[in-house]
Amino acid sequence: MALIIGNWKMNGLRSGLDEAGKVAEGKREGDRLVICPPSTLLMAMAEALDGTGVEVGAQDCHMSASGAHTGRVSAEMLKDAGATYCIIGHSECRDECGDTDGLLGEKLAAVLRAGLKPVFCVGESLETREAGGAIDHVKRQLEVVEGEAGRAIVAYEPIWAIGTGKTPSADDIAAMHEAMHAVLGDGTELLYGGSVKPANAAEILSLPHVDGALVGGASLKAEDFLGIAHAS
Ligand SMILES: O=C(CO)COP(=O)(O)O
Repeated sequence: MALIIGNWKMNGLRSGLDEAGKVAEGKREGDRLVICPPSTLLMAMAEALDGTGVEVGAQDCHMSASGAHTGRVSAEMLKDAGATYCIIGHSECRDECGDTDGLLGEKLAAVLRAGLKPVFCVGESLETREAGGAIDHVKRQLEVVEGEAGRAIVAYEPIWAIGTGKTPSADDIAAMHEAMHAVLGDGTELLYGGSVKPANAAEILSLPHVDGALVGGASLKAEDFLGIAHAS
């Protein structure tokens, strides 16, 4: 069964917990669903979803377990709050938080140390795609995660497809996932992310080596999120 992870990004107040409850109500036997809310909602959501089979994840973490890092949250704290997954290397974090490959290696180690499942994001810009360098770019980003391939989930999210309504062609997604699978092997689940919605989910999720989806905007409404899950 496909793994469908919702990344709420910086969206969601306490009232959003109702939406998570609707996801739990609509979950079918065997569905593998994870919601990554903002960290303010993590503990309440983990408690609300306890026993439903819908899991909760975080969107980023600090590499240290604790210490003088004002405003930051450690992987251990996220685990303690009820998270079982943690996204790292999202293009918005690479861009806004200055995540370098070196830093991401430390974050990956932190996530594993805390006993969370890392969802490691990679993806090229439009410029790189148009210059024909997408696969080489992603392969270089994968160097950070290669050593832990069996313990990580990897999400291919082309930057130009995030929140734009645009997606690569099915052939381009399949070619990228084939290349990632060749690097990482059978033990790593590979997700596609970038403008996934109920209408395109069946096609994307049927592609070889696409084991699930990382969903942004369409994860905010339970109906859409479940529509994606049930398209697989
Ligand atoms: O960035 C994403 C998920 O991490 C994708 O976002 P959208 O589904 O809104 O394009």
